[in-house]
Amino acid sequence: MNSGFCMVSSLNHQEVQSRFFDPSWLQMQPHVPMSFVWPKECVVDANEEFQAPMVDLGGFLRGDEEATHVAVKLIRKACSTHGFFQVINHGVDPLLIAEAYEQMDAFFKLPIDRKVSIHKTPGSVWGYSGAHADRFSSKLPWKETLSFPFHDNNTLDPVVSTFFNSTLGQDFQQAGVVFQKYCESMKRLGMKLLELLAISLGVDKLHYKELFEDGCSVMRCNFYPSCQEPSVALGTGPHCDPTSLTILHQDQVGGLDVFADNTWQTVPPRARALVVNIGDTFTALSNGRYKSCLHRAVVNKYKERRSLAFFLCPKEDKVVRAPEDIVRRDGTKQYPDFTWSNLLEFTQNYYRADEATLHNFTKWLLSSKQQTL
Ligand SMILES: C=C1C[C@]23C[C@H]1CC[C@H]2[C@]1(C)CCC[C@@](C)(C(=O)O)[C@H]1[C@@H]3C(=O)O
Ligand SMILES: O=C(O)CCC(=O)C(=O)O
Ligand SMILES: [Fe+2]
Repeated sequence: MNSGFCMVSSLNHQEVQSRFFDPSWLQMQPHVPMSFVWPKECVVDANEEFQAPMVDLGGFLRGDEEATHVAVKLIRKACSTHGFFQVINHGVDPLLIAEAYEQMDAFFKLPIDRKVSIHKTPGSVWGYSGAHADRFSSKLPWKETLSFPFHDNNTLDPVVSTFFNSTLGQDFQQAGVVFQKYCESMKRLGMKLLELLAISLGVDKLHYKELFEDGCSVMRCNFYPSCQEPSVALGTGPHCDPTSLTILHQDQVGGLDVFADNTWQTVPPRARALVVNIGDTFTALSNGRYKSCLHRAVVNKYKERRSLAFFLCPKEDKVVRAPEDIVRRDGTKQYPDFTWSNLLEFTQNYYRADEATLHNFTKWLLSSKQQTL
């Protein structure tokens, strides 16, 4: 993975303002620029609440068999129908979540030129991005993001702390400490969720462990400024996550919508709950049994909104392939073998993740393999 950061310190303040997403200036305009306008079918209002099943993880995390059975049943049903569920008693300290929000607020409140000084470089996932304006020219998302890598290694080199120290320096040392802990908790939880998913698919509970334990996951802080025309703009456009499992905490404003039963439905925020969804890579790992569901984030006229997304990813170069047991039971293998590094490259360099990423990635992969034969 590319790990460079773009240093734009040679630009003056005015140049930075005219080239990058600066909400404080954009919000004062009567209309959002055309580049932020989405097609009508993407912005239709959600008209009902999504009843995302609530899974209590307390018993399972304590090793209680009966509670595990209940959690497995709920997860199997949710993942076979739409791929979204919520978890409570997940073991992540609510104070840590609150601290993560405080630290992300401090970052997004920085002057634009300081944020831009750690802008993502082309092809890289890591760093700051304003509306992805450097990557795309239309259907821009009304958001700022800060993304950084997480992988478990020895505590002598905590990767998240190092990211904050090396990019933002002393002022963000505490942010590094907080997000290091936050990512460790998310990874721990993600690995336990993989056990439940494995059991629910009828394979050994540790089946997915090896693929993920050394993987490099993506942590992303999403900041959605208030928007004067929320009926035409979107914070994050309709997409399925290309990653494996997403563990999301949203603040109390609300704005996450899921497309289920052929209609957009809102996922009401619950401070104590984390929203979990299946991504395209896990769809492949379940031979298509578990759905990676279309979702989006809408914006709001009056309030800014924040969310914390942890995208669990497999080790880049290991083969992503559904367990043989499942393929045998299903009779066909639904997806070709690939690596997370292939899919990441596809979404960063060739294709903007949407509702058809997995389908188009599969076509791309097969045609590029054909060319090298
Ligand atoms: C590997 C990733 C690509 C995206 C960030 C992570 C997981 C989700 C992807 C994304 C959020 C899906 C919607 C479109 C996207 C461009 C975005 O709005 O940020 C996607 C991310 C990306 O390509 O940077
Ligand atoms: O902010 C949200 O609620 C959802 C964001 C999202 O779907 C993503 O970052 O992939
Ligand atoms: Fe998403």
